[in-house]
Amino acid sequence: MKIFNSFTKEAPNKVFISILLGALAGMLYSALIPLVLSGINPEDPAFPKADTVTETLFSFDVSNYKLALMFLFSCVLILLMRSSSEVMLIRVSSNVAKDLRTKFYYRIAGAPLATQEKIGSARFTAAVNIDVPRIIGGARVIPEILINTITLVGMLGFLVYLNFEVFKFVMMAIFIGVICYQIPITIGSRMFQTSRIEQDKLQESIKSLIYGAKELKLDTLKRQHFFKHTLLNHEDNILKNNKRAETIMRATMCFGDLISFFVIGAVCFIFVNYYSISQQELVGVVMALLYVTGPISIILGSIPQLAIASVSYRRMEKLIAEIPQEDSNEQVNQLGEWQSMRFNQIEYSYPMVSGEAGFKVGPLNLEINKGEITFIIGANGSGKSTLSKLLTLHYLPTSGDILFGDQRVSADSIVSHRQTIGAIYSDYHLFDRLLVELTDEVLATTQHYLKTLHLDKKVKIVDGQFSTTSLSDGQRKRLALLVAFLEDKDLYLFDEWAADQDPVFKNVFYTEILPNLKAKNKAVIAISHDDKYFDVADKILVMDQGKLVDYEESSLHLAQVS
Ligand SMILES: Nc1ncnc2c1ncn2[C@@H]1O[C@H](COP(=O)(O)OP(=O)(O)OP(=O)(O)O)[C@@H](O)[C@H]1O
Repeated sequence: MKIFNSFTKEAPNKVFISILLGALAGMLYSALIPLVLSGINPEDPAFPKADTVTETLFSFDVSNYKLALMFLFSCVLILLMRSSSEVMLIRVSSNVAKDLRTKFYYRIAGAPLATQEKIGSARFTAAVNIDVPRIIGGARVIPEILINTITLVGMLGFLVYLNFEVFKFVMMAIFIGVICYQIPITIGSRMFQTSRIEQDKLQESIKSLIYGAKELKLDTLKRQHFFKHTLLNHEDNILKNNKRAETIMRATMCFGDLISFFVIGAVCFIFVNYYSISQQELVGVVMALLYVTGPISIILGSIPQLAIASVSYRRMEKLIAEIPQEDSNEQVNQLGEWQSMRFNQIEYSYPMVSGEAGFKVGPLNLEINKGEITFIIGANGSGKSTLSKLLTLHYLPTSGDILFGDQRVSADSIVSHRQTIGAIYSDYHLFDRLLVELTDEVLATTQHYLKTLHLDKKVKIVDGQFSTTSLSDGQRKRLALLVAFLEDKDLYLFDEWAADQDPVFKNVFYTEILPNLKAKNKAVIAISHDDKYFDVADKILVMDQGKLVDYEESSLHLAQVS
């Protein structure tokens, strides 16, 4: 039922009206049989007394004229109420689906970077594309169940009216039938759960298939191994579990469809031998039972969908619980001017992996000044990128203080401080458009930088979108640089930006672009392995196994000197 809460929260009035209309339709629906029976058996005291007048309507003779009109009127009302009820619910469910996804997008965006990296994109994608539609599908059948339950209750009420002993017998038979139904449904639901976990792994493999296309094409054995042991292995596991679960569910649904017929058989062949029931009553009972076949089948048929939805709901709840939100003030405030950013005894540790302590940086003490170029150098795995994420306020230190001027970075100010930082990480993402208001000034500045970065012949801005991002790696990085320039931040960090630039543009980067930013009083940080340009730096920070060491005494400097 928890999954239905999202519906009632989204549009309580519409959901209420929809259920009310559905319930009224259900009630009217259950009144159709007594109406028909009183038409067929006008003399039977068991049914309401019918007017037996025959009238001519559109040149047709219509017997039980008033009854016929009532019947027609009821059918039209049922049609109107049912369709309005369903249309309303479908509209609400479309809104809920969008809301659920939107909330989830904000949840992902509000999670600390470390959490996003840990969970990985595959699980997020699976949640949005698999779980949300399943939850909505499940929530949508709940009103359907309610509406059909009302029809069922109406018909059972009719049975009470016809013969109380039959009613008791039918209730017992339905109870036993539903218990028998529920057991396989629970087993099937477990299998769907296993299949859903496997789907996360499949998403991860699909990512590898796309991003690793080049590597897989170069080596047939590697591709075969990947398909056999990874991609198709997950597919097979999903297929195996889905097939078993579907078989159980389908067989159970067919059994559900037959429950009413078992009950009819039991009434006609067994019950009649033990209790007295008139022929007319028996016809009425059988008609009523035939009539409830539909609602019973819809109710029972909806249970597997509910089971699948609750698997997704639990999966989504688990994922959401794994996404803590940054404890920060999202409001962007104007901060005081600063000249230098300082790290005071900063420490950061990655979480434990398989019982082993994660990599630790710190304690770090450093100062980054505006109007200066600072290089961060160090061997692979020494912690440069980790430091870059601390400097750009993505990783929150486990201890120590970060200060911009006199202002300490706190939960209250971190979002505001982030606005002063621009960065191009080694795993940067290039959006296909400029995410700013397109004023004439922005367009003119963009054009200027396109020229400066030798991209004006390659890329144009069309409706705020880059005409193409199918560029060489070096050109894409230049385009990312253009975006960073447009943002005009106080502090810039470039993580091995020049690594894939040609010698000419590498030179432009170190001898023109960085000094230009410095001249504009920006704080410039470059993570670099280009020892040829170390002299461009005003300051060099050397990372070694998570700690800062003195450049003059570092192995990198000694190697350069010798
Ligand atoms: N997301 C992560 N989760 C856990 N540990 C990580 C993560 N990223 C990096 N590490 C660990 O932190 C250490 C330092 O990694 P980092 O990327 O900071 O090094 P680096 O100096 O930038 O290396 P490179 O020059 O190769 O880019 C690595 O040994 C790695 O094991």
